[in-house]
Amino acid sequence: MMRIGHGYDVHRLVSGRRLVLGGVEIPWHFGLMGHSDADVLLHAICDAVLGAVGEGDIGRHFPDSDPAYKGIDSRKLLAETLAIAARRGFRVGNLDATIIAQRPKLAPYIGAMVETIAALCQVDIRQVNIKATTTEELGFAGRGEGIAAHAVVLMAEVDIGAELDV
Ligand SMILES: Nc1ccn([C@@H]2O[C@H](COP(=O)(O)O)[C@@H](O)[C@H]2O)c(=O)n1
Ligand SMILES: C[C@@]1(CO)OP(=O)(O)OP(=O)(O)OC[C@H]1O
Repeated sequence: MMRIGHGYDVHRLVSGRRLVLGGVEIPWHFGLMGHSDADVLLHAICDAVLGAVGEGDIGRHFPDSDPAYKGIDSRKLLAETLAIAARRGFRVGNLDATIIAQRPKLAPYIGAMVETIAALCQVDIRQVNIKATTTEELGFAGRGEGIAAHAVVLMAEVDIGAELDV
């Protein structure tokens, strides 16, 4: 069986914070505000995975009231999210995501994001697609007030027989 999930997240851009997207640190004079490292792309992917397997959302599993998650590397949140999906018998089939950011230019970092996410998901890089778009200076993203991300993931049910090659 295959199950689809969608995730969306937004974080505010501020000075004095790192900009981390898809597990990749990007040199920029603003960063994203959040309880964690505020990796808006990985958060959208977590929500897509959780949605696909009927496990609610990121805030339910990793509440921002819990000091355990203060400053946490969101790669750890995605790894734990994928473990939740695996316990339900699902793994990533493919995923597609869009980062909505007026600036900085993200194209030079997309390859590293794909590699990071594919490694976490234990899939080939061809199963992960990451895109970036501006909003032509319209809205909060266009004004540089924040960055948003959408993710869609198809989760595939693990065939235990096939995994064990029986
Ligand atoms: N922060 C961004 C936004 C966009 N890109 C790349 O530029 C292309 C054109 O963007 P439009 O918003 O004008 O459609 C887009 O397809 C991305 O390849 C980027 O690198 N960083
Ligand atoms: C990721 C968590 C972790 O506490 O905190 P934030 O970095 O604030 O990110 P958000 O996208 O608001 O999701 C809530 C939390 O799960």
